[in-house]
Amino acid sequence: MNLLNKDDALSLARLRDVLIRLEDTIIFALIERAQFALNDCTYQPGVYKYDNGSQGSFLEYFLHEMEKVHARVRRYTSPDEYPFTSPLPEPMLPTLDFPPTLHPNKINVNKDIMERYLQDIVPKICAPGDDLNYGSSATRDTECLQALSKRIHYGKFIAESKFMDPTQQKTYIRLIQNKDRDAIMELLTNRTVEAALLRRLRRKALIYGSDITETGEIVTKEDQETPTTSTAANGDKQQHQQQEQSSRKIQADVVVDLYERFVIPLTKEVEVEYLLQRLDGWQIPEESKN
Ligand SMILES: C=C(O[C@@H]1C=C(C(=O)O)C=C[C@H]1O)C(=O)O
Repeated sequence: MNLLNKDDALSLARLRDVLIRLEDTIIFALIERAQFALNDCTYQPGVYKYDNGSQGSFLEYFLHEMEKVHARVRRYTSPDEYPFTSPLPEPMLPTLDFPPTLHPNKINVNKDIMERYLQDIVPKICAPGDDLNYGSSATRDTECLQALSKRIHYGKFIAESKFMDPTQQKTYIRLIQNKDRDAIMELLTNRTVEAALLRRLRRKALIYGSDITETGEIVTKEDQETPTTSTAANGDKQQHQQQEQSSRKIQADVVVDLYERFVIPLTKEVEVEYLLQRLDGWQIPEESKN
């Protein structure tokens, strides 16, 4: 979504379309990272001495050096971009005049994103071990982290859109004034959207995670190597299914689980945090007063 485009910037349908497109970005970023081994040493602090004096891990060093350059070209002045590291230099380009879509806030959950990514995601998508591809792992890690961060922080735009819905605003204002987190969470939750997302995500992960022949069939490496006998014993069939699963570039279950247990809950946490500070410094219009 072009955040400089003032028209219809907060339509919930348009925002949801952005989240759907980010599903593709995230799945392909995970597939790219899954090409390389876990390379756990890139996540351990103090393994290398860095020219910037950093005491962190190889990934933290790489991420900080990259974010410094991106900050210089004003990446983090955009309301949908959030850095993982600090301090960062001021932009060398003049800042763009983004429409004031969001209420001023300092919400940044990238620390949680990094923690969950390293603990729950990388070990599930990468083969264990060390293949020395540390630079490749780190570049793919940054792409995964940036895509996850953009998706999860989009919760601010979603929350603003829901807050600006005239049929909901009075209720949100009352719940925010009561600091009723649970009720705010319940009001912003849309289980139908979540269920549809997880179904779509599984299909995407199954398709994106497979190979496509020149005639367009969706196959996995095992299909091309496994005998086509239709009377394969049950044991062979189960083994084939296990091999088929293992030959995919990424396991659909892992992607769905990642969204169900991490991406969606953290997006909603961002929505709740954003709404809880939404009234700060804001004059409640007469028509919205309870
Ligand atoms: C993003 C939204 O808010 C909530 C979070 C969702 C998600 O993270 O995918 C989906 C539906 C809602 O429960 C939305 O309403 O679209």
